[in-house]
Amino acid sequence: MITNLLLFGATGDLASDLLLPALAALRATGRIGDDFTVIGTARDDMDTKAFREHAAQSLEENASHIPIEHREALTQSLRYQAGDATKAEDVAALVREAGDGPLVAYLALPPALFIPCITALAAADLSAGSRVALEKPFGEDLDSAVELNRVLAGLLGSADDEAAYRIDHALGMSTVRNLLDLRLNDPFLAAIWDAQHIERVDVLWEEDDPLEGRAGYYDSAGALKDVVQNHMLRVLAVVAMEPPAGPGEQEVKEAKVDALRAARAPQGDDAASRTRRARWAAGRLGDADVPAYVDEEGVDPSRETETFAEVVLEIDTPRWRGTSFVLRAGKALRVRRKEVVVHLRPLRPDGPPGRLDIGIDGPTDITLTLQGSEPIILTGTPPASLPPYAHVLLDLLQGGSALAVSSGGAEESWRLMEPVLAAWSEGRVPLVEYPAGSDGPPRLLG
Ligand SMILES: O=C1O[C@H](COP(=O)(O)O)[C@@H](O)[C@H](O)[C@H]1O
Repeated sequence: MITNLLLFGATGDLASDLLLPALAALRATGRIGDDFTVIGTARDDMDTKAFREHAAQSLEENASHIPIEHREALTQSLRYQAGDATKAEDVAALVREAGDGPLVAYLALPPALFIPCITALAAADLSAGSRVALEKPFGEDLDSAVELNRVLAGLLGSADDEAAYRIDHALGMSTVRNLLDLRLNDPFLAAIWDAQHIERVDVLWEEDDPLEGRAGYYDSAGALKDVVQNHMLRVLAVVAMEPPAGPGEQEVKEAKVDALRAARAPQGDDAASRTRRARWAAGRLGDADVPAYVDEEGVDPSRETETFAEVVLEIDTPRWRGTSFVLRAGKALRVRRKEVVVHLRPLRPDGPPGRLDIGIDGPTDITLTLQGSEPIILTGTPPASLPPYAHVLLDLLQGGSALAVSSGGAEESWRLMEPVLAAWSEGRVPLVEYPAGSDGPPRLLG
């Protein structure tokens, strides 16, 4: 277990909203103890005392459910040293400050700083066993993802993916972890998991929140790059992978990358009927009026950024030829739901279809609708668990990679989405509108 965390971007939103609460949850459940230390760093000129106060405030806002004594225990383990993440001398001083032994350098930084920071870390003589963690986006396109992977593998001087840990919190979500176990172990699922039994799989990432002041980032990303190209493809890979060649993490990772490699996105003119892009217009969410996306502060309407994306994929393997996989994501929608919906083929052409709803991150885990004379609905609820980020951080600190995105996964995700992005930028798919608070544009299938 690595007990030293060097947190770059320690005063930013990612650290405040997600990482510190996840660490507090690990502390509260005894997964990390008194020997765990964090050195926070950023350009902000502050000292350890001020950083601890800032962290305590963030935890109060974002993790008030965690008992105060555990939050305080975490804040006492924090230190702060100002520095420039891209300057070799600053980074070397931070690594010295962290002391001997392996550390995790967590890059909660804008992606443009990844390569300079990794380069500075490589020159800082990290102890063997150290790891570098980074968040999506892993590159801006396939070429830059390949370059980032090359830099990570080369400069850390380690075998691929041992030292680099690409974070995707979707992989820490309870049902995504559970789904992986179901895929590996459950005979019922194994028996029906193919195109003969499954007509269509929907992966839904529907959010009811509008932008929440994130135009600076979101307006240059859009729904496809924000969640489809990463979180949703992670989920798709778990759903669609072949049984891995063995039980190890490496075999599972290879099975997931192979599933993405076999996936085909619509290209050229096909994109018009097999993809959809849309943005929300003024509407109502609950009791509140919501202005149109283009009227959100910081949005440039001429960019035509989509707040909704839908893509139909095929997977070119004997198992899946004939099944459609639909990825559908949007913001400012009527309800929030993240789900995998498996549509089973009916037994007769006029028979009722069965259905398996797998909630990715909701209160209800899995709902199976069986078609008797009356449909029978079987529902399971998940046990209380750590937040997704805490699972991912634990895997990272323990030296695992089961919840990490592999280098191949990062590249395949861009390969798959580039034709869609190209078709959209060539104007082959019109940008349509949907009212905020609605269910979004009509579905492409079903
Ligand atoms: O990475 C992101 O994910 C969130 C949705 O995930 P959640 O676990 O916070 O519900 C999304 O709102 C955001 O735009 C995206 O950048």
